[in-house]
Amino acid sequence: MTLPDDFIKYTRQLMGDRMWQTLEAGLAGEPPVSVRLNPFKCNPDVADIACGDGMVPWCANGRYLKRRPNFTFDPLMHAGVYYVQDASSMFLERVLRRYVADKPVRVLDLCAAPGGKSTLARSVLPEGSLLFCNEPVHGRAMVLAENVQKLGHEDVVVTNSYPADYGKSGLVFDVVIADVPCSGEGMFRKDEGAREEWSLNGVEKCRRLQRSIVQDVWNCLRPGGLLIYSTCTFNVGENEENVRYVADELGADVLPVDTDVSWGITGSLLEGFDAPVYRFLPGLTRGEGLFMAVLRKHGEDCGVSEKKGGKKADKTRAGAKKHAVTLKDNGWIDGFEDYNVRLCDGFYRAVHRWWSDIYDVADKRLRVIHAGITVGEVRGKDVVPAQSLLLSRAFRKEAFPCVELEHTEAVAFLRREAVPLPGSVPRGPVVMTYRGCPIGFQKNIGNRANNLYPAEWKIKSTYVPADDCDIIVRGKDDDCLVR
Ligand SMILES: C[S@@+](CC[C@H](N)C(=O)[O-])C[C@H]1O[C@@H](n2cnc3c(N)ncnc32)[C@H](O)[C@@H]1O
Repeated sequence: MTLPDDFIKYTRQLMGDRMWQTLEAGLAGEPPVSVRLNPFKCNPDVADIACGDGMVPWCANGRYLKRRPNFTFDPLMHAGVYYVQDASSMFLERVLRRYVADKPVRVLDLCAAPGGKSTLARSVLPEGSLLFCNEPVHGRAMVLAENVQKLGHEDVVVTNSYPADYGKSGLVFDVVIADVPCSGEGMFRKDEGAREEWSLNGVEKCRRLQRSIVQDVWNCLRPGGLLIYSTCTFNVGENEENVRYVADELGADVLPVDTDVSWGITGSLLEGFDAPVYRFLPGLTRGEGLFMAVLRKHGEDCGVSEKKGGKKADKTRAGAKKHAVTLKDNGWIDGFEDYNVRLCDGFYRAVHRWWSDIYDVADKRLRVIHAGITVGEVRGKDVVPAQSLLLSRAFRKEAFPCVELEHTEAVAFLRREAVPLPGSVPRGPVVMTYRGCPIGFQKNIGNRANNLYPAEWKIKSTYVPADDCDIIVRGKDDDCLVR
């Protein structure tokens, strides 16, 4: 691997010869492979991981794998049973468990695509919390929305806005996660593009952009609230210098997180700045390069914590009246009486009553691309059930006929091929399951079935896998999948 000369020069000087040599050897090695189990869809305590290679020590649901399987052909990944994520990034769980464990909070993940930290955050936030995930680049925001829907938690909003839009929105958060765009030195091992694009000039541009991103949302963070700042780069300009800037200029304290020396996490590399910051270096830590720091904004703690009582249901607002009977009596969602329904671009969204006011504000001032559960699409008098509904943990699959697929059929289904249904299946929407887990709908129209899997999510590869040898999560004695 060829590293940029200026990078070598700068980083060797910053770290000293010994640490640099360890990093250099780490960057030349194989990247570790890891996944994070989704507790809303499987029971991590009884999950048996094929080719597993131990737990990620700082994340309860993180598991290392011995090799990189072909994840694409595992239907359970598409169903959201696990998420493929670098182990270092899972350190966010450690931070959230330390500082956000006991009461519900409102959280903004500002630079969120493709959704690794958002989905992790949602799976450890106390119930009754509300998570906003944002991504300004539209194509990436759509991938974020896909991954959030696969996670299956209903108290999430996905937006495609800029930090400055949030700054003007009037919305306030207890926690802001800023996993800012960076020069990507921590990705050099995996990503040739990151090595080719890197320059000292680029580092400086990133440093400035990162400051402006934090400045733009600073008034969205309540006094006493937490900023979790992270990058996947090594230089101090984008890391310690920015943390010091936020602490000194915007007003915040840098907070510690418990770690274990065996994890190989290191601290500040900026002379004269010894606040607790967390550096993950390939070669020292089992994961990719990462920097993380936690800051508490100065000022009195005047929490905006959820979950408040919520208004009386107003399901029939915004056009939902027309389909009120279908939406109410079909039994598609558990606890439907706790939701309000909003019509948006021909789709019904169900949002929990306790945050439907916040949703309405967000919908006016930001570009909301997903919220709560997308129940279905309006087609004339009918509401066609949506993939988001099927992926939600609140989905009642008993409301539909279900057909269990074998591995080869499930892969064909995820390629958006029509999979023949048994003759006994009634007409209308039918849930396709794989190992009992819903993966998508087909519409039975009698002589054939129409595949309703979202076109943009389909498996594009035409390779046909021999069997299911790359299935990652299996049950142990009992099946571990949550039904
Ligand atoms: C490091 S990635 C985020 C990774 C994500 N947090 C995860 O864990 O999956 C940074 C993201 O910031 C987005 N971004 C780029 N410019 C931005 C800006 N001005 N404000 C906010 N986000 C931006 C990028 O498109 C990218 O998706």
